[in-house]
Amino acid sequence: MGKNDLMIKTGADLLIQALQENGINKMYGVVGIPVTDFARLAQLRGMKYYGFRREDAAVDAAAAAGYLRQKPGVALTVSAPGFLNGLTALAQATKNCFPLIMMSGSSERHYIDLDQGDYEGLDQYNVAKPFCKKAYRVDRAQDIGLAIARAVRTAVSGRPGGVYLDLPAETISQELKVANEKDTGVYKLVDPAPKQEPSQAAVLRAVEVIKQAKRPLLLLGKGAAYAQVEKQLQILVDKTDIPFLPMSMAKGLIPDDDKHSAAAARSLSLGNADVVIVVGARLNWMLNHGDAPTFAQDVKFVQLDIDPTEFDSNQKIDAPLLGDLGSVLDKLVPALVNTGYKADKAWIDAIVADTDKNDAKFAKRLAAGKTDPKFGYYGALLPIQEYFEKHPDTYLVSEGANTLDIGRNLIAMKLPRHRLDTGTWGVMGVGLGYAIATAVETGKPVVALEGDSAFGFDGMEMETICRYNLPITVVVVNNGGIYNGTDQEVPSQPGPTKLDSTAKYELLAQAFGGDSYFVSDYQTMEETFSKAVDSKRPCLINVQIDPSMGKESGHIGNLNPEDITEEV
Ligand SMILES: Cc1ncc(Cc2csc(CCOP(=O)(O)OP(=O)(O)O)c2C)c(N)n1
Ligand SMILES: [Mg+2]
Repeated sequence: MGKNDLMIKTGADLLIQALQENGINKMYGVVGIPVTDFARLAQLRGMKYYGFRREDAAVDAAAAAGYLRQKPGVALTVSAPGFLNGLTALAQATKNCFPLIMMSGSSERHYIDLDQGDYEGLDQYNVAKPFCKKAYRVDRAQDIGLAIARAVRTAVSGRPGGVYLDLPAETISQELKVANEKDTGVYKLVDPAPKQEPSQAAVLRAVEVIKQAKRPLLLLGKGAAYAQVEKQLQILVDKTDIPFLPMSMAKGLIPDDDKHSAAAARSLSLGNADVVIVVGARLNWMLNHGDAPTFAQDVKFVQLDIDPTEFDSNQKIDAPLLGDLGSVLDKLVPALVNTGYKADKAWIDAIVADTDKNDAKFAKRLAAGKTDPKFGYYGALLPIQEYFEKHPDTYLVSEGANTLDIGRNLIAMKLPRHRLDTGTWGVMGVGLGYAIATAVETGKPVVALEGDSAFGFDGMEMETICRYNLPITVVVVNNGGIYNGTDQEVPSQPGPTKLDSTAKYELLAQAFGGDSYFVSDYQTMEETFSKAVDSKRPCLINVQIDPSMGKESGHIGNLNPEDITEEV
């Protein structure tokens, strides 16, 4: 090409180039005007595009990919209705602190600002702002390189979260004359998520507080799982004997069968700890805002977080440690270990005793579950628990109420980031999107453990699972309803929580070329489950349990308002 010849690059070319330059080679989405050809071009340029049946599942998938890979997952939607369908998942990713970039086709401003009724016209850029970490709009193809750099850095730096990228059709098709590849404005980001070290004073202050502890407790959140700090945490508990309590997605950071686990002594450990070291967790509704009686009245908090505004969000923090969790633990662990500090033996013994007592109660329920004529959760989930004991490198995604809660307590995790669930908001409908991304990103077998209501939110993604032939075993625990199948408030109509207790969910797999299984007793579940997962085939096991099984709202029934249905 002569020195005066120029190359033509479209906005679509530049978008793909900028994503690939920054190590992003997958997209999850639902296409249509104006993004269909962009997705085709991305495939032609070597990107993998995964087409879903509904945008919220696609955006959930991208968010889960971001959580697992510490790089933003990328989702693609059409404008207006597609954008709005994805908005819940964008908000959910931001609440969960998962790094995500949601790109949506959009309109030119003059149509929107003069309200001229464009095809699927909506002011998406402004609608998105309250639901994401940052929203950006790209009106010129020449800005695409910078826009992607900004979106990636915003998604992964500091507290990770969701970023919205508004892409008018005109920007995607705009042609740019460039002299060479370097002239495109596309570049590879330098250090997208810079390390943030804690101050020495903060480390010393935290060590002093922990050294006074007679009954310390290490509370692990999904932020610690995302930060991939399992090595530092294992050293911490091994050297100090401080017991640990993982929130659900932090399970497996330290294996659940580690002798320092307080998971089976949750109430005792939380309620009696005199110093709680909070790592990548938030003292929000899931921890009763740090209040008594969940925590001791005079408890002291040491908190490790990358966001300074998280400190004192609910409780006074006696030793705030600001920084990325890896950098903070790299300083805190040796400083504490070098003091020779150890948790009190009496405290450890109390936790072990409470664990043994609770495990014995649980064992009785499990034993009964095998023979109970009313087939229930324990008989349904015990084979899953046994499978994960033998195959810890299997991933588990779970949603529902009782299905989620009983499964969390029953199924031990031994590896980090191997359990994804409904997260901070407890959102139903994330399961299949999360499972698809987990199977795509890891190549490992995934079990999606679903309540029957939860499955209904995105059950059509069973077709997506089968179309990509993913090693996902969907287990639908059918108790015939939201929480259970016995709701009959008024004789003339089904109660508000009732669903079909005899639904043949398994046929959804068969409908799309997957394998279908139906189970209604423990023995059959025992024989079926391992066969299904080991097949590495897309499949659905419909586990029909007794409709009486399940408590209203599972383990969080206390959040319901006082019973307002009593006759006045
Ligand atoms: C987007 C959204 N809409 C509604 C709800 C409210 C809810 C919380 S849990 C749940 C389903 C519980 O029934 P399931 O059959 O899945 O599980 P089980 O207890 O074992 O019977 C719903 C509808 C939430 N959290 N998110
Ligand atoms: Mg149910």
